[in-house]
Amino acid sequence: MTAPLPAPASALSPSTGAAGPVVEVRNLRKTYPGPKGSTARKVAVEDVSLSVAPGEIFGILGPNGAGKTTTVECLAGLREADGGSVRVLGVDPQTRPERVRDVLGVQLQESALNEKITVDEAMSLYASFYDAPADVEELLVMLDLVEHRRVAYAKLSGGQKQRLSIALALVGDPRVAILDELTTGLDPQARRNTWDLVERVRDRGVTILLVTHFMDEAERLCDRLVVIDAGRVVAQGSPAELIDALDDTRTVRLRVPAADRDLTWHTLAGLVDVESIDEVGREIEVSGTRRVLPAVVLALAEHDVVPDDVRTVPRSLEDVFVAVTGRTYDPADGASAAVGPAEGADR
Ligand SMILES: Nc1ncnc2c1ncn2[C@@H]1O[C@H](COP(=O)(O)OP(=O)(O)OP(=O)(O)O)[C@@H](O)[C@H]1O
Repeated sequence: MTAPLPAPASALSPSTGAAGPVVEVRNLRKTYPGPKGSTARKVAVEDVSLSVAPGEIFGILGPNGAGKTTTVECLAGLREADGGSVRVLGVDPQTRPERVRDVLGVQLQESALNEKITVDEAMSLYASFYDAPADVEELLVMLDLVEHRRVAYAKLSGGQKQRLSIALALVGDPRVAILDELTTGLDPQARRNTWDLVERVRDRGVTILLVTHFMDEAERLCDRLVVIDAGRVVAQGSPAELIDALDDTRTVRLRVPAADRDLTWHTLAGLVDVESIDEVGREIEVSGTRRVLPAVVLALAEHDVVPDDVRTVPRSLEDVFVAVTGRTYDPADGASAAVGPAEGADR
């Protein structure tokens, strides 16, 4: 997949800049009817605000059921909000959905494609919805779909289906693209290829809203993001800003010869810089102050313990989620497990 993406005629270039945000959501609220027989409505989005600048890859991150898809469906004019405001390039998708459709490409989670439709047919059909579609041939080349152009949708692999869904989102030559749960179900190599593709789309000037429940994906791709939990924004910023704002706890993992394990455990448990010690498989995980790494290494050296391996555990967006919600991050479950009190340093 090395061919360039056809330059969108209307692309916003990050370098030229545009007045104001490309996407702006303020205090969005959206409810659905509750279960049958109940008058209470299900609150899918309680209060979401976000602002996306031209040329960004902007992430909407959170566990399943957090309200991510509902948020982008309101943005695309597919759902009517109960409250708040939404603008795409200054246009309200609730009142002018047709104008938003001209500038917004949407790849949503579930494809509505007929199983028998071929890649070529799907591309021609979607291109026919637009007055000035992108160059279909170039899109097929870029998305590595030329060889599969006569293959029916049902016969495509998971990765090929995802690439087709991206191609369909881009066929209207959009200025903004919404990509929802793009890499779910893909193998690691296909995920990495898809990430490269997303960056290449952005490099051509398309602003991207990336909806994902994968922390690593958001960390790798997003310039900025919001973390949504139970219909509310619980954190926002660049991945680096969010991670840097975490407290000063540091974690190291080490492996020592079996004969030194007990001595290691007791030595480390007595250090002032150590707050907790755990066994993680064959490794010992030690958390503590910013000085925990040198403190551990020095203490072991004093006792002539030579570790087989010592490494710091990098902090991640997962730690951000735990810090802001008090729960562990389980992407499959919005009601993730509560985090217990900090472990003591004793076994
Ligand atoms: N059409 C609907 N009718 C009733 N409830 C809905 C509907 N669509 C979504 N919901 C509920 O609203 C909440 C938010 O759903 P939404 O799909 O927006 O979350 P999400 O973060 O995108 O999760 P997922 O990744 O699982 O799609 C969930 O509890 C979901 O069950």
